[in-house]
Amino acid sequence: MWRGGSNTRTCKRRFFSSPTRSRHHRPPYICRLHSRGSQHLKAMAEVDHLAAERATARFDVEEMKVAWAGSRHAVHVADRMARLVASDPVFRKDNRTMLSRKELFKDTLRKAAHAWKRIVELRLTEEEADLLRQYVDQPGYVDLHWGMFVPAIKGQGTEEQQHKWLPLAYKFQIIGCYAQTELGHGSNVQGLETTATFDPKTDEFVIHSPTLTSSKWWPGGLGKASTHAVVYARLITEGKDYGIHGFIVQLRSLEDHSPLPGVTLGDIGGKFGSGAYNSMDNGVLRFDHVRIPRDQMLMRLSQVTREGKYVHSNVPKQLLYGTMVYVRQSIVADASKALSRAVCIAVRYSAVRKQFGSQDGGPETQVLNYKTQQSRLFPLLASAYAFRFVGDWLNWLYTDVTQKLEAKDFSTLQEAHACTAGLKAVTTSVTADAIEECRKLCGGHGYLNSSGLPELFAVYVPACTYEGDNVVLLLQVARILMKTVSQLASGKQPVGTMAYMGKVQYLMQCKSAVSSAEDWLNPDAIQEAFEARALRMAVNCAQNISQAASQEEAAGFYERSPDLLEAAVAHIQLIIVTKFIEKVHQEIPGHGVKEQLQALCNVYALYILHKHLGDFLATGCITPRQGALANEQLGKLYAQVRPNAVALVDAFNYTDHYLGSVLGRYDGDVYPALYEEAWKDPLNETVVPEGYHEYLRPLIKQQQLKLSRL
Ligand SMILES: CCCCC/C=C\C/C=C\C/C=C\C/C=C\C/C=C\CC/C=C/C(=O)SCCNC(=O)CCNC(=O)[C@H](O)C(C)(C)COP(=O)(O)OP(=O)(O)OC[C@H]1O[C@@H](n2cnc3c(N)ncnc32)[C@H](O)[C@@H]1OP(=O)(O)O
Ligand SMILES: Cc1cc2nc3c(=O)[nH]c(=O)nc-3n(C[C@H](O)[C@H](O)[C@H](O)COP(=O)(O)OP(=O)(O)OC[C@H]3O[C@@H](n4cnc5c(N)ncnc54)[C@H](O)[C@@H]3O)c2cc1C
Repeated sequence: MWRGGSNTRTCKRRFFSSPTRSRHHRPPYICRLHSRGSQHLKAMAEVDHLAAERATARFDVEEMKVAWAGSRHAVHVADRMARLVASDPVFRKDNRTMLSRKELFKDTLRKAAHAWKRIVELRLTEEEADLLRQYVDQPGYVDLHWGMFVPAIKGQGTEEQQHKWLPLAYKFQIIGCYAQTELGHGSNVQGLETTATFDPKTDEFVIHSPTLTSSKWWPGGLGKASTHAVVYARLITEGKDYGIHGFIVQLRSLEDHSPLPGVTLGDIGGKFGSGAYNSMDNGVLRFDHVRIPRDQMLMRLSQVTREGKYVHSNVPKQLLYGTMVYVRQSIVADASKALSRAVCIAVRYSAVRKQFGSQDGGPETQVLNYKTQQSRLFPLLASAYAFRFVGDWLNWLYTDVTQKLEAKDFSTLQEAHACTAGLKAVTTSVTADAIEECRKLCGGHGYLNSSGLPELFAVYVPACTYEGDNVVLLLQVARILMKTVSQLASGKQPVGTMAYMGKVQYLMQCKSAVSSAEDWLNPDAIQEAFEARALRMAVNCAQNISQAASQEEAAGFYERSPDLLEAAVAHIQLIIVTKFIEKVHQEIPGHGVKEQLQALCNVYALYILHKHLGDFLATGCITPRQGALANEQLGKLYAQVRPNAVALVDAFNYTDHYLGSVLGRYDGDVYPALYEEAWKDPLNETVVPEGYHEYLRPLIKQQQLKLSRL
């Protein structure tokens, strides 16, 4: 981790960021003594405190890096970009939680500008530039510019519109954001109130915010940075409301950045946690009859003619939601990154941290050796790998659907919606909870900002809400499940990830054949149990909805929505398990790599089975004894993972800079780092705190005076 800067109180040394480099030729650990510290750190030889852990690994870590990253090329590029960022003082982030909101925002602007400068100077490819931005690791307007504004124009703009706007966006001549959510409506997109009324006299749309609740509210990058937005508004022409459509609207002057006439703009205020998502200028926006040319309506899906006629192309109207589908699939990949970071910190620290168990003055026990620590941590490690692989698969599915859409084949649109919505919901919910669990797994030190976990949590939790509230998205999955179940009777064969439902006759009555703990290592046994559980839960919901005889279907759905959520989760967990099993069935090079992934796959599946045992038992697809055998096998698997745990997180190949955690350091030398980090806090800038003379001294003196009078 580069600890540069002008802080003379900090140690005169460089922490090398790269795990691979750090193993060799690191300079001696010499720390200048803190002048005000009560205890002096001794110069000490640098050691890898985790070397013994790394020596017990039973697989080739370099090859596991390839399995994690997807290819040797991906490892290489990621490594180069991570080092580039870690070695650049502008990208320093260890002081981030101590900056005021204004300083943090300016720091974000500086980092974004510097990143762009480096991307241009080094002529980085798109792949390299994306990775560089990832390693800069600070949410900012560029995320929305590249992540939503550009994709919205690509997906919903005509070729002519793309030709006009994309080159401007690619060169940052304009900065864009995605302005959909309003103060009054986010989840219910059809409920948005902003209007875009066509005026045939001037060939313009008039964009207007008719109510307070129609104010755009939340769009990232809108508050302070963006010059343009893709604004979602109700299209009104010839007196008729045609519902929500996208429009490119200029918001700020390209000369002095001031809001254009009729546009009111600002930031919506501080958000959860210090640092974290406060680097982002989520904004508020109101329009007072702002006029834009007709050709700034995104017209790929539908058009308004010069005369004001509304023309809808012969495509599903849900294509309007395409940008959200795109971002949802990328959020699944992000979940594995955030989760693996938290797990990497918790595993390394758990291997360093010792508590209890010392006998005859011998060493205490590494907390990683406690079975409880393993049973909390290893399922999260397995989940990180599971999410990585399902994320890769989802990316493939998204690409495949996009190609089909280009060819006007809309048959897989529903599958893409169900998978992106459901996987986004499940992976972000699990990851948010897991980061908090990792904090607890690190004990008291996990609560320090320097552990990196509080900030990671604060920056990550909104992922459960943005790009679709997780409950709202799971209800979308449930709706598709109910539709699929209702079509089974007519003999329509479900396809894609719903194909298992076609085995309804078998899955509704099958009984698991597992009779020993080892039997649970058979992927077919796992697959069958997960399929039977998911299908039976869906069918139960469908029956309960239809049995609510007097009710309409929608009312039945509403009544049963808590159960429907659980059925949707079961279906999505089945997809994750299936994709992990498929991954492990592939050829995977490298000594012991496949075996480790097999073990992690089993940990993931059996952990879910154990955690949701009630579902499996209630639907009758396994017996209580089989449930107990699964738990027995899980314990054995944890023992198998234990000697490989540190190497399994090393395979994520994260630099110390990217991890941003004194507890997760590659060398495991956490105590001097914790100690050193404490002295950097602004409170330690003076020995006697500000406020002493105003508040502490008078208080103490007053009490002394009272005592002396006694
Ligand atoms: C400091 C340390 C740093 C650490 C960093 C650590 C890790 C990094 C990890 C994290 C990243 C952190 C920072 C990253 C920075 C940026 C993050 C990126 C993005 C954040 C920005 C967020 C943007 C937004 O939130 S944009 C707004 C998103 N809004 C929504 O998602 C709204 C949700 N609502 C809807 O989608 C819809 O309203 C609805 C719920 C789907 C309902 O739609 P409606 O039209 O009303 O339809 P229905 O009647 O329900 O359905 C009709 C019909 O349509 C089908 N349908 C619905 N949607 C779709 C679709 N998308 N595709 C296809 N079909 C669809 C539906 O099934 C139904 O079909 P049927 O008629 O056949 O039944
Ligand atoms: C950090 C952050 C960044 C964002 N960035 C952007 C951006 O760049 N651009 C943009 O346009 N938007 C952005 N958003 C907005 C975001 O997309 C919405 O907040 C999100 O879609 C949720 O909508 P909502 O706020 O209306 O929640 P609500 O729908 O009001 O949710 C409130 C509660 O109601 C429940 N609920 C709602 N509907 C139902 C239902 N039908 N059934 C059962 N329960 C229901 C939800 O589960 C939730 O518990 C961002 C939000 C955040 C937090």
